[in-house]
Amino acid sequence: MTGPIISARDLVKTYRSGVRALDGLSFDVREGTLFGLLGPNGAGKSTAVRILSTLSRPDAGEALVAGYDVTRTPREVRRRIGLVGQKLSAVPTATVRENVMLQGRMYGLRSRELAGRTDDVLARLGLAEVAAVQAGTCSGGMKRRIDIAMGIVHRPRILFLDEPTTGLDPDIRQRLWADLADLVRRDGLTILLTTHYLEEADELANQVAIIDRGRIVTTGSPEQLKQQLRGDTLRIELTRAPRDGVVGDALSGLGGVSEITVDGTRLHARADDGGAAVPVVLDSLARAGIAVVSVTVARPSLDDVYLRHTGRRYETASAAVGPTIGGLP
Ligand SMILES: Nc1ncnc2c1ncn2[C@@H]1O[C@H](COP(=O)(O)OP(=O)(O)OP(=O)(O)O)[C@@H](O)[C@H]1O
Repeated sequence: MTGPIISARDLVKTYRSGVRALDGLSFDVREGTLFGLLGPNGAGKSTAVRILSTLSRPDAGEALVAGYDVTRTPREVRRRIGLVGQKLSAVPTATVRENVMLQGRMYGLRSRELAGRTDDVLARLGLAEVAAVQAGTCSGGMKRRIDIAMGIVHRPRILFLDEPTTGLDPDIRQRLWADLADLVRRDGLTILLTTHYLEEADELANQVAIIDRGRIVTTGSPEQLKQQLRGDTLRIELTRAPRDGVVGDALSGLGGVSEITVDGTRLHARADDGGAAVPVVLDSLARAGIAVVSVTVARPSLDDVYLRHTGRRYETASAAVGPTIGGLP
């Protein structure tokens, strides 16, 4: 298709509790890409996925998925998508193969086609060897793979994955990334993945949209987003948390240094030229009686992109919504 394969326009969703989870959410996804919807817990990612996969209706706005309107033609949408939610969905007492076949049958696959397609997806996701094993006895990483196999057995054009790697060990996460990238590259699948991991969006997604409080604050490839921020990032660890305003006062007059934030003992700033700024910044801090443990000069990260567009550090925004973010790298 020539236009975007997913198009969300001004989606609004307020829950009965009064929480406005989506507040005019708009974005487009190109076919055959891996699109990362990145945001801290509570930003509205799951709500967006639930609406796009027809599990929930928006209060306002519209969305087209594979050319079909999600509220007017939900059946057409459902036939063309796969969905892997946050909760594991495999039946624990059935074997891995039975789980995938059951799902395929629900989508109308039969006999030889069903068996062939099941074998294909099990092989693609590295599950062939455990095909006869009960799903409930598999590791966390395997269970995620079983869910993904179940999500693609009917050959959907689009796969929605809601935080697929949360809680997985880093090496298992990396393997899953490789498999997801492969599904996009080799099979032409479009994947919309939600994540609260900055590095996941950075390394895996062709296109990232940063969601904050139910709205997209910026979108582009990870490289484009980072290139919009010129210069370097200074990360300075202080010996103790300074009093409010002291750091700002010390550094405010320095040319080429901006976006100064202090979070406990961590000081972040942007510098037009990081190398040149370090001695000047350290001197100014020393004059103000602020002792420094370490200094790092780095290229901008998605964390810096988030700060630029929301005025808050990503980690701070994540910590503010609860303890489930504990696994953030
Ligand atoms: N069924 C519901 N009833 C009331 N409030 C809800 C419901 N589902 C989500 N919310 C609230 O809506 C906001 C957005 O939640 P949502 O789950 O979409 O965010 P998220 O970015 O996916 O975060 P998470 O990763 O924690 O799921 C949050 O404040 C959440 O508490």
